[in-house]
Amino acid sequence: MLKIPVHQVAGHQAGDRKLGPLVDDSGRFYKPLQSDDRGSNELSFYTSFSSNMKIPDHIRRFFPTFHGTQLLEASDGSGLLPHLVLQDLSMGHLNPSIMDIKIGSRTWPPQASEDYIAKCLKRDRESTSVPLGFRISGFQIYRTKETGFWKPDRQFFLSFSADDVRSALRKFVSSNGSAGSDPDCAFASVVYGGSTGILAQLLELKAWFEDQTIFHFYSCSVLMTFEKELALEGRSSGAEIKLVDFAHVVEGGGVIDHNFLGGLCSLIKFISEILATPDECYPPKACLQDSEKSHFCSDDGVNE
Ligand SMILES: Nc1ncnc2c1ncn2[C@@H]1O[C@H](COP(=O)(O)OP(=O)(O)OP(=O)(O)O)[C@@H](O)[C@H]1O
Ligand SMILES: O=P(O)(O)O[C@@H]1[C@H](O)[C@H](O)[C@@H](OP(=O)(O)O)[C@H](OP(=O)(O)O)[C@H]1O
Repeated sequence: MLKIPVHQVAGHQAGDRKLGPLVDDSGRFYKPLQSDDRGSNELSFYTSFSSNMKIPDHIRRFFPTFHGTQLLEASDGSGLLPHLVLQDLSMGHLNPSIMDIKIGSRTWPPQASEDYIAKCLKRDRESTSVPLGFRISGFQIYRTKETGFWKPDRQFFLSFSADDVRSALRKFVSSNGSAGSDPDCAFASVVYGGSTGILAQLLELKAWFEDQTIFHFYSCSVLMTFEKELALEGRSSGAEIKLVDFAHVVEGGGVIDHNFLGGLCSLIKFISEILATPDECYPPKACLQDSEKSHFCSDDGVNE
């Protein structure tokens, strides 16, 4: 039976006669082929990536497995539509904390139309994409069995500042990870740190991006996931990164993807700083003094 994914944190969502992805119980994620050339472009990417023998296995693991396409009843009730059949990345997770981070200061591919460039440029400038080289598109942070997830709606992320991004990356790995109090970064070392943690995985990805000239990944996201309850039990937190959304990937033409690489380096720097100074508060103590400086001073935008 096809269902709306409960752990989707960004992008087009199914429901209310809207077109969005569906999942089943067998661990597959069905993403409808989007209109214009976005759907066919993403399909071309998966087809080309899956058969490209030059992609090392340790890099391939950062991408969802691709199982072809399938005609399915679309979630918006418009009838049969081809869907990409992908590995469901939340399969096997009980209460995953997930963050979607769109990488690159520029989210439009070079051959995009003037209208599309204008739309993206506006969003890139108004968000942290231009100043930081990445933006947070969405997250869900697991709190407790009683209070469930903190999952702000899309609006919440639109006016994020650099300090909001710092704070969110800290909240993500904190035991008090929602609003009000200073994040304690209790899980920073087990989630971000260590030889298999998120920082190590980002560095592995970065090493590949310093060399690969096959693809340029515009508007693609890093999805960070971990299980807080496992971390609390002192077990491995299952921290992992995956790349999603390849609707705007183009051929690299023998040139490195400096747009993605720059964003990745910037994200790496933010996460390294949290590991180096887990006790700091962003913005420094402002969340207790000046509510206008931070979204995190109130529960604004919280979906409960
Ligand atoms: N293979 C997958 N397994 C599980 N969840 C996924 C998978 N791919 C994407 N998601 C979830 O869906 C969200 C949106 O994915 P994606 O960016 O591919 O969709 P989109 O509609 O193209 O987004 P956008 O509006 O940014 O173009 C992600 O943030 C993630 O929560
Ligand atoms: O990141 P945000 O701020 O949520 O903005 C969305 C993001 O730029 C998506 O990449 C884009 O879809 P495409 O990449 O498919 O263009 C979508 O456009 P849309 O809503 O017009 O589809 C935007 O709303």
